[in-house]
Amino acid sequence: MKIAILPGDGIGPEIVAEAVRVLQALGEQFEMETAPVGGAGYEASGHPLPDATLQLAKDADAILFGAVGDWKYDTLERPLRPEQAILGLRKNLNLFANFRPAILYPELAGASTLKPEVVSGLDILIIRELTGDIYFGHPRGVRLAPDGPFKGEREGFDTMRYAETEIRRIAHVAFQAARKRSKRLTSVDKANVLETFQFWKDIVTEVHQEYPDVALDHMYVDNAAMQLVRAPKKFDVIVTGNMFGDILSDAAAMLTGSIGMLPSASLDANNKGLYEPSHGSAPDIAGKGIANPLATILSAAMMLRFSLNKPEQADRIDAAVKSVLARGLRTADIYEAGTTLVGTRAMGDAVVEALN
Ligand SMILES: NC(=O)C1=CN([C@@H]2O[C@H](COP(=O)(O)OP(=O)(O)OC[C@H]3O[C@@H](n4cnc5c(N)ncnc54)[C@H](O)[C@@H]3O)[C@@H](O)[C@H]2O)C=CC1
Ligand SMILES: CC(C)CC(=O)C(=O)O
Ligand SMILES: [Mg+2]
Repeated sequence: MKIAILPGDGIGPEIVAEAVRVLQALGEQFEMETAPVGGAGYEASGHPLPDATLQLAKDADAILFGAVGDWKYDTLERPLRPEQAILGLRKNLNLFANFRPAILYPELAGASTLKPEVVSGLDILIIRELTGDIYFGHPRGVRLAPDGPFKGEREGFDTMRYAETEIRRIAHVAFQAARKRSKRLTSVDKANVLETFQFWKDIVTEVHQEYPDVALDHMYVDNAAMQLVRAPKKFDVIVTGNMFGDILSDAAAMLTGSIGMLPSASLDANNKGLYEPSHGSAPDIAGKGIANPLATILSAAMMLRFSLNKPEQADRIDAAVKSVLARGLRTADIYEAGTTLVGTRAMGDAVVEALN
């Protein structure tokens, strides 16, 4: 089985190194090949998603991805910016279904900024559509406004759009995921304002007819953001568009104690996938050896479960992470008085040692 390892920028190489060590410690024969991506791809070959990196990703059975981006690239023209690499991988590989499970480990109840009783026992799943919406819509750009009160003035514009097929397929993924859990699905939209999301709501409602055993409700995204911090345990599975899912999943990350705890799986229709933490390249802490590698390690566990058909190995990693947290080891982002502060490498070491 071949795994493409794409560490990327910032903390990416630090956290991916730990996930790779955990994978290597499982005793399986994984073939791993590393390639530059993001700013590292740009430095290596003048493009954030070099052809060879894309080919490696296509050929591999699964992809382990760190993060891309650094402020120093923010003035490059958009096609050359590091973020285009992850957007390009998602689009090229048709990774339309993004699973972001937000689970609060009991030991981290005090690490969340929310009261323990609000978050204890939290186990929700955000399913984010990943290859459509305003992140990919055309036309886009900066132009002279063709009409309206600011006619002739420069304006920035993007296009929000969703094709019926895109909504149907993510809705099926979400109903099927909900069916395996508590059979409750919340579709998050902005149908009160946006045509795209009225259409989204209508199609999700139609698809629901095929899943009468799943209870569906609809919620506007502004309310959903509020409910996520007010009473997050009322949710079970949330399905939403690309941009709303991006924003809501960062908010949900804080329910788990830190964004450094939120893994993700991005899947195509055949469960080929890219696995990455939900956070970015964290340039503010890059190179300091203090980043939390657990979201990436847990993403590797998702890879074993979803793409590599090794659920027992995924369970070993999940159990090792739990035991390390139970031992009181904490990176800075989840540190509390009375626990033991460790760096990225020591956290990786501890997970490797805890594998059994
Ligand atoms: N999939 C990807 O590659 C993504 C890339 N980005 C890019 O990352 C760069 C930084 O973006 P930001 O908005 O700052 O978001 P970010 O997620 O990188 O960081 C936000 C905050 O969370 C902290 N943080 C993130 N991951 C952490 C970890 N594992 N352990 C401890 N603390 C952690 C950071 O130190 C920072 O204070 C930008 O260039 C952005 O475009 C952002 C999101 C996803
Ligand atoms: C480049 C961004 C769209 C990445 C991001 O924020 C995410 O996937 O969460
Ligand atoms: Mg994001």
